[in-house]
Amino acid sequence: MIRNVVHDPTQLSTKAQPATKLDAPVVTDLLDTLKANSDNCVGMAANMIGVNKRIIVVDMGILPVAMINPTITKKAGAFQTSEGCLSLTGERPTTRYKTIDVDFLNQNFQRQHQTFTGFVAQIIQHEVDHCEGIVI
Ligand SMILES: CSCC[C@H](NC=O)C(=O)O
Repeated sequence: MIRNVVHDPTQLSTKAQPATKLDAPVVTDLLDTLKANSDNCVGMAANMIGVNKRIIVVDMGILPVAMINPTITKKAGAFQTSEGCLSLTGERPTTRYKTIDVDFLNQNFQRQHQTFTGFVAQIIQHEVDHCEGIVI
């Protein structure tokens, strides 16, 4: 189900709680909402649809991928950039890392550990920040 996008700074600055299998419907809603906004959005976190759980979805080129309880365990290659966000207007400067290692559960709640680079890594960092209540 496509959900409304949250713009309220207080809601967006709340740290998300770990997700469980009971949150599977949220994963589907987040994927649906990202697809509905794919013209101007490449990733979303559950708090952007009003759900305070650690779930993100990331456009990886072909299909959006869901990551549940993502944690960045390693980062390398800091660079300065600026980003926008569906929940905000305009762009803001931020520091990102070129390569990251991420622990997460996939949509079937199977544990994964993967390395990401480039723009996909940048999107994951933006969305994991949302899970921490950090908005660019
Ligand atoms: C380059 S990272 C930008 C991610 C952003 N998504 C919002 O959470 C978006 O504009 O899709």
